Parts: sequence; structure tokens; C-alpha cells
Amino acid sequence: MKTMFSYIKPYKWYAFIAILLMLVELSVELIQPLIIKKIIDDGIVLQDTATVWLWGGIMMLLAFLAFLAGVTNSFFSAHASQSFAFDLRNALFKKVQSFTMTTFLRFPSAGLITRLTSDVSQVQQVLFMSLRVMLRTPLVVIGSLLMAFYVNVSLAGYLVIGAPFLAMFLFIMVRKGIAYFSAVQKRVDRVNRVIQENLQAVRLVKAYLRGMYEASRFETVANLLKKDTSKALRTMEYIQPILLFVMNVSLLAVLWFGAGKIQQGQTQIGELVAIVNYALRMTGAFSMFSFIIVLFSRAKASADRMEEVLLIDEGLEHDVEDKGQLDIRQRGTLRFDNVSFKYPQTDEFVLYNISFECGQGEKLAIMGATGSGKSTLLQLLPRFYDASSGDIYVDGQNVQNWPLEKLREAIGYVPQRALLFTGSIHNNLTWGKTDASVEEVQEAAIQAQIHHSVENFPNGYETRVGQKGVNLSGGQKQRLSIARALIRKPEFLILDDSTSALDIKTESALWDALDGEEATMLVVTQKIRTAKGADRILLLEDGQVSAFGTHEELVKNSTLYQKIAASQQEQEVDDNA
Ligand SMILES: Nc1ncnc2c1ncn2[C@@H]1O[C@H](COP(=O)(O)OP(=O)(O)OP(=O)(O)O)[C@@H](O)[C@H]1O
Repeated sequence: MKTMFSYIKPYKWYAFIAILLMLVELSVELIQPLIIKKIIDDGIVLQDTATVWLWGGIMMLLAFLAFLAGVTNSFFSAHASQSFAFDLRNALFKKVQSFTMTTFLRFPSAGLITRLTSDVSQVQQVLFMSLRVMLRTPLVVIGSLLMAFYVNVSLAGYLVIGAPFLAMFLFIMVRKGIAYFSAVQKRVDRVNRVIQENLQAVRLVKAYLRGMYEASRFETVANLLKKDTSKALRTMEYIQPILLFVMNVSLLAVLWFGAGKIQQGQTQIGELVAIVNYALRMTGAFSMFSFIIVLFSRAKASADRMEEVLLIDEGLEHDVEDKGQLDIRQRGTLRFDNVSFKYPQTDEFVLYNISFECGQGEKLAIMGATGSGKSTLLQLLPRFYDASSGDIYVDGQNVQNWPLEKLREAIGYVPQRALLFTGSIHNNLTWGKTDASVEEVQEAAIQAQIHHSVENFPNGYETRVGQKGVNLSGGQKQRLSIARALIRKPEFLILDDSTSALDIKTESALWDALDGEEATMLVVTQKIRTAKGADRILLLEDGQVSAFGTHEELVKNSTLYQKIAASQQEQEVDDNA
């Protein structure tokens, strides 16, 4: 909770004013029974109409003051709670940006989405309600009790008979509430995960006629959410009747003994009415308690989940100071030195003792069967993961010593699955270089063989992609992804099987265009035709280097490469037949 409070700090004055205004409302509420007592004892009983009018008028004025305080309080509470939620959400989002890929495994995306949406909203709502009414409720109880003691000590004593029991009961219920609602938020995570997976795979769901199955999967998790929420709320439902029962017993005791004292002339009627009024206000406040405990327990559970993310200090991308000592003569060079790697949380190595070098401007094709480790190898370069052992040198410097920003700026990475963001094509391309000029955008698009297609779109580069925009083909998406990488004029261009959806003609035009690139290129490919055009080929087999050399060398020395070449030749013959 401490961390949550640090996000309220910048708005402490808004919160402070809101609390002051709430105290004004509270004071008016607590003074009212005293005024009623005065009207009864000094006005009605003594038949003094002037006193009734005077205190009646004061009561009206105070009620108006409380109304004004309430309206102004809403403004300050809303500003403090909305700003708090805005800052908290941004802080969470920024923290997530610094996660390593391993930490992402610990926090699945659905859980992060719940934290950034529902969890933030729960805490924001509680902050607003606290400044508005929640803080007031316990104060109404305490204030009413104190005022009751001020009016008549012996009668007020009956109101605290059940206090120790109530305190213990509320403590237990809050603890239960936090545990239950923490489970509920986990259920929300699961519901979000099913929705997310379903929407991402909507075509597959339709193609495999799995709509009904998906609906029943959703129903199962939604049902679990319903069950856990009902269980939590059912438990909380005991709060109100028990509190009201204890309060009503106390009230009966006040009336019973109060009536006796009036008959004996020890107490005035106005005093009894005032105490009953305070007791009713306490009862009214207690009836809000179950609602408050539900909100508070939910918010506490959400706050804990958010703090889990905010307070993480391991599993963040480790950066080093930029010492600017790069050796210009080694620019564009790459060296893997005995690199082995296993994914975190797994036991098996997927890369073993990989060693190879790549000169400036060299084009390296990486081949191997599916699952042989090609994508994994590429992901070590921008340090999405760190090697388990061995070293990787970029521009002659160990990647561990590169400032992350500089290292990634030097790399144009095109992943296996082309991903575009909602927005215009221009925005998607300049995502790779925010200050790119129109000419630079077009140049990259021409090189990636997508310029003509874009020009034929209804609004050219301003055409929107994604939802409410044009639907792009797989090949168009791949070429836009390549253009996005090229626009940075990277030192290293990494293409992870990024041309798989292109036809032969477009692909060979693309390779021709990339021939003039100064960047050192690492190209994962399954095609001998593409590998032939590379300077050297790295052939992987079960995570190990099976062969490394030019096409001619591999044709001579590598049986695996010969097999791949032969099978692709057969395929071409079949295709041409
Ligand atoms: N995030 C991950 N966590 C654990 N294991 C993984 C992860 N990603 C990949 N692997 C495993 O690592 C091995 C190498 O996978 P990788 O994706 O690098 O192969 P690849 O050669 O690129 O395959 P493909 O040609 O099918 O893309 C596979 O056995 C795969 O199951």
C-alpha cells in the first residue's frame, strides 16, 4: 500500500482539501442532533417559538453549507483520484516496458492487461469513494459516539456494549475479503486470457468450426469468475446484518434505560432524542460498512497485484553506462564465441557452443530444420535473452557492455510474424525512425518492394491499417515490416524468415534491392535459392553448427546441405513439370 500512497503524493493538496470539505459535511451531520435537542428542550418543551425559528434557520443554513461542501468535495476527489490513476497506469506501463522476456513469462499478457485496467480502476474508485464518503463513514461512527457521550454519558455507554466484538469481527472480515478478492482478480485474468486468445485466433476458430468450443471455454472461466465473486460477496453479506443486529440491541438498551431515566427525571427528552439520533446515524454508517469492506478488500487485492509489478527489481533489462568507446574499425562486425543457450524456466539447451564470425556488410544466411534454433540465435543479438554461456561481440564489443538503446538502434529486426500497429502506413513505417522524412519513408518502401502497392491504396501512405483500415496480405505486411527496419539504416539487418509469403519474383527483386545495403545481414531462410545469394551460410542442426561456409563449400562438404539442396531441386523440377 505504501507504493500506492506515493502516487497520491503529487495530489495531496487536492486530497487534503477534499478531506477538509468532507469534515465540514461531517461536522454539520454531527451538530444536527444537538440542534434538534435544543429545538425540543428549549423551544418545543418551553413553548418558545422564537428559539424554534432561530435554531431551525441555523439548521437550514448548515444543511446548505454541507451541500456546497459536498459538491466541491466531489470535484477535488475526482481530480485527485483520476490523476492518481493516470500516473499509476503510466508507471505500470513504463515498468512493463523494462521487463526482460523472462519476466514476461512470469506475468502473462492477460494478467498485465487486468492490472493496467481493472486493478487500476478498483484502486481509483476506492480513492474517490474514500475522499467522498468512505473516510466519513468511520468518522460518523466515532463522532456520533463522542457526541452521544457529550450529551449523556450513562446512556451513551449502552452504544459501546458490542464494540470489542464488532472490532474483531470487522478485522476478520477484511482479511477474508482481501483473500477472496485477490482470487477474483486472478479469475478476471483468466477471462481476459481466453478473450484475448480467441480474438487473436478468430480466423482459426472459424476455419476449424471451434466457435461453440470457444464459447464453452469462455463460459467455464466466466462461470468460475461468477462463482468466486459470489462466494466473496456472500461472505461480505454477513457484515451488514450482524452490525445492524448489534447496533439495534444497543439502541433498544438506550431506549429502555433512557425511558426509565426520563420517568425518574434524571434525563431530558431532548437528550434521549439526540442520543437515539446519533445511534441511528451510527447504524446508517454501519450499513455502509459491508459495501466499504467489499470495495476496500478488492482494492487492497488489486493494489498488491500492482505493487508486485511496480516493486520488481529483478528481471528488468540490465543496462550499462554509455562509455562511447566503440572501435570504429570493427563497425558492423559480429562474433559468436562458444555461445550456448537455454530458455529460462527450461532445462534443455537449444543452442550449443555456437561460434562464427561475420564481417562488415556481409550477408549471412542461417538455415536449419524447424526447431533447430535459428530464431533463438537471432534473438540473442538485440539481447531479448542473454546467452547462458559464451560471448557475443557486436562491433568488437561484448553485447553485455553495450548500452541497450545503442545496441538496439544499430539493429533493424524483422520478426518471423509481421506485426503492424493500428494507424496509417506512414506511422507504421516511421515507427522504425520517428524523425524520418517523406523521402526516407519512400526510399525504404521502394527497397522493400512495397511502394507501388502503397501508392495504389486509397490514401497512399496515409491509408490506415488494422481495425477500421485496409486489410493487408501476409506478403504486404512482411514487406512493410522490412521497410520499417530499413528506414533506420541499421548497421545490422535481421530478417527472421521474413520473406516466406513473397512470390519468387518479388522476393528476388527484394534481394536485388538489398544487395546495395551496407548493413551486415542475418537472414533466416529455408530456401537454397536465397542462401546462394548470401556470402556465407550457417547451417544449424539441433542447436549446433552443422556447417559454416559459402554455398559452394557447403555443397561440397555438408551432407545435410546437399540433402536440402537435392530436395529443393526435386521440388523445383516437380513444380516446373
Ligand atoms: N520462449 C521459449 N521458451 C522455451 N523454449 C522455446 C521458446 N522459444 C523456442 N523454444 C524452443 O527452442 C527451440 C528452438 O526454437 P526456434 O524458434 O529458435 O527454432 P527455429 O529454428 O527458429 O524454428 P522455426 O524454423 O520453426 O522457426 C525449439 O525446440 C523450441 O521449442
